[in-house]
Amino acid sequence: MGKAKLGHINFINCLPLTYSFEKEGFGKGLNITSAVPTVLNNDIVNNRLDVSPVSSIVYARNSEKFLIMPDVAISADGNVQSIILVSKKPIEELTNDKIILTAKSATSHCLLKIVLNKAYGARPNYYIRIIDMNRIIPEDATATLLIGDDALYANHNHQEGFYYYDIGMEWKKLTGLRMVYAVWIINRNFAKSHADLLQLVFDRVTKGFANGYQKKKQAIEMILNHKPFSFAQLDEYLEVIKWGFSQEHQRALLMFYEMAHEMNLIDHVPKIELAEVIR
Ligand SMILES: C=C(O[C@@H]1C=C(C(=O)O)C=C[C@H]1O)C(=O)O
Repeated sequence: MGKAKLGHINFINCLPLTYSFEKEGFGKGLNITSAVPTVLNNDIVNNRLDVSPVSSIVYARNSEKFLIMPDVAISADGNVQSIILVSKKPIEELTNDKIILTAKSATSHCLLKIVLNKAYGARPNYYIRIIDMNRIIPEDATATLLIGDDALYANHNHQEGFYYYDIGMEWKKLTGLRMVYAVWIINRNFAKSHADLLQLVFDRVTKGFANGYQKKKQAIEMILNHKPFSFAQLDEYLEVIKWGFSQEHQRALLMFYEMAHEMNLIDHVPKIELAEVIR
């Protein structure tokens, strides 16, 4: 039997699954590629992966080609700590400013555009760049959007003179909803032809998150010496990030898609089509 080609986000937001893969054998029999979200987005759209977590907006842009894996997503209800706008000006004062977007993200680019437009009436000029963490906001820009571990670090290490905004909380203020940042998608052809491999991936990912969360302390200790965070910071972050995908999460995701569509960021609002697996 071949192996499923599975993507894995190498951010702390997936630490419980990383721990299960690396320390507890949950990756056995799988061909795993660990990378930042935009690399995985690109890999699965170009058929280099069978199943992968992707920026949630990527499903909307390619829904004819993919199904969503049930029961798993990356979300937070309000503050997320790792989707952060760092700005030289208060958010209310942003107008046609130049804003830099991290090249690691796709969903939060859209999320920021929605929030700045709908809540603040701002229409900035956006530029995607690789961010130098020693100089988060370039000279010629007003603000920078960070995600993942970079954002978490910036959130815990404020620099004087800059303003910090948690865009998960800005979304919550705008809509009253949680925000689904990533979903696991499956190539439809793969789902059709390899139901057994898909079932294995589903079991490993869902049980891997549950196992790693149960062993949160060991999971944090595995990375503590290699990351610029305290145990307490990581412990708190792993309570903020959620990995479920209930009906309520799906409704929140659809609201995000509707707003993204209104702003011409996607060309249609997709149905949320879940893959069939034994749960
Ligand atoms: C909350 C996060 O979730 C994510 C945000 C993504 C995006 O903005 O495209 C993609 C995958 C997730 O890693 C984060 O990375 O901080």
